[in-house]
Amino acid sequence: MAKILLFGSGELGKEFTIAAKRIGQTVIAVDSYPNAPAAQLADFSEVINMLDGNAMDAMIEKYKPDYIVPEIEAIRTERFYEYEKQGYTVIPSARAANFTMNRKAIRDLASKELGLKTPEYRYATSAESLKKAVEEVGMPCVVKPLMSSSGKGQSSIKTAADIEKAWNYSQAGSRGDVAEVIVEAFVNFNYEITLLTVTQRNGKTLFCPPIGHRQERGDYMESWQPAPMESAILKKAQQMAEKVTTALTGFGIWGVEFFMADDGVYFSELSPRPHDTGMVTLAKTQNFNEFELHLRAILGLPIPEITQERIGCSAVILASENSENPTYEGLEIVAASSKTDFRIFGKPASRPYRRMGVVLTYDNLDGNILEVIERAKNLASEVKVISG
Ligand SMILES: Nc1ncnc2c1ncn2[C@@H]1O[C@H](COP(=O)(O)OP(=O)(O)OP(=O)(O)O)[C@@H](O)[C@H]1O
Ligand SMILES: NCC(=O)N[C@@H]1O[C@H](COP(=O)([O-])[O-])[C@@H](O)[C@H]1O
Ligand SMILES: [Mg+2]
Repeated sequence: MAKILLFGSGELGKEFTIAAKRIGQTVIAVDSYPNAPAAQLADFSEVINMLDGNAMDAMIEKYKPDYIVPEIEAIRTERFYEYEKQGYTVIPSARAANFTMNRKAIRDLASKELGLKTPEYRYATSAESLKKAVEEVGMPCVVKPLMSSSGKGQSSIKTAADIEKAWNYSQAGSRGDVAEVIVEAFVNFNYEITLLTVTQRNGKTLFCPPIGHRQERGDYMESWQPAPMESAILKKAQQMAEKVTTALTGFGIWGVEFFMADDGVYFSELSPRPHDTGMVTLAKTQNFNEFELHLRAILGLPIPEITQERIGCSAVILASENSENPTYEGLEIVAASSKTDFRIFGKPASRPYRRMGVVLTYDNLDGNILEVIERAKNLASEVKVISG
């Protein structure tokens, strides 16, 4: 049985660990704080500073894993190249993990090398250079730290008065140790999707039905599957996803994010791992959820096909305050609803806007997706995270 080492052990790692344990694999869960969601279930768990390459090396030496699986972006991914040289397998690949942790690397690859349509963008390293960058891309625009996720440090600039604020906010929200930001022209899209894409050792790329989602503060609020869309537009997105995942190389599931606008399909970014919006697949919308697909692709187990089994939605349960050992009110209301399920991640502490769980709703394939979304949203708002 394989030894799988997770760098990052949040909600995505937890569901991945469940999938791995179900088929008898060994999991080592590493994160920067004790008792992280996946650490509660893994065979072994470790707490390290995830940006400390030497601490990462120590984990690799101690466990000698068959697969190194990054679960968050903010890791010293440069080290992954060295692990590959030593004969370790990094998922999807050292190159993929390294390029996607940094918005600059992945954006330049997608836009300049692969010629994919992306929002207009510039980089800035100070409040002063941000001003110039904003002039060049125009307003409104979006500012994001090069190393961050789930909207951390992200804000919009609508007038020149917002520039200084956006710079300061980006510096407070950056997850890594890089001060630079990307400034993107705001794309007035009609809708956005995540296209879960699976690359396999046999060379065949598989796609999940598209996932629609709605974001607030750069973080997802609800995601649903399938996202209603024209098949020609979906085909275009699939071609773009295949292009970028092929260029990054490796095996596993990827969450490829697109903006669908009147003037075409924009590639935004991608995760070289299960995607938060893909938690909708926990509503059994597919024959295999995104974590099971990641695992099969990692282990080189065949995936005969990916089929849509029902329609579904996930809606996030967010905390509103700082607390230790949070507890939950309103779960009876969720549990009493038919065609509904939920997950509580078991994070040991809450903070404002921290994602603590999800409500999952579903219906038969001939059901109404708008009704399923509305139900998830309403039920998630019934759940309150309270100080334990
Ligand atoms: N250039 C843009 N134009 C319009 N909306 C944008 C733009 N960039 C980001 N957004 C909005 O903000 C959301 C989050 O942006 P992005 O995916 O780049 O951030 P993130 O921090 O990497 O999030 P995650 O890690 O959760 O995917 C997008 O899904 C989209 O709704
Ligand atoms: N968009 C990326 C994403 O959703 N990542 C997921 O959130 C966790 C961090 O949560 P935290 O910030 O609450 O610790 C990560 O470990 C991963 O599971
Ligand atoms: Mg995103």
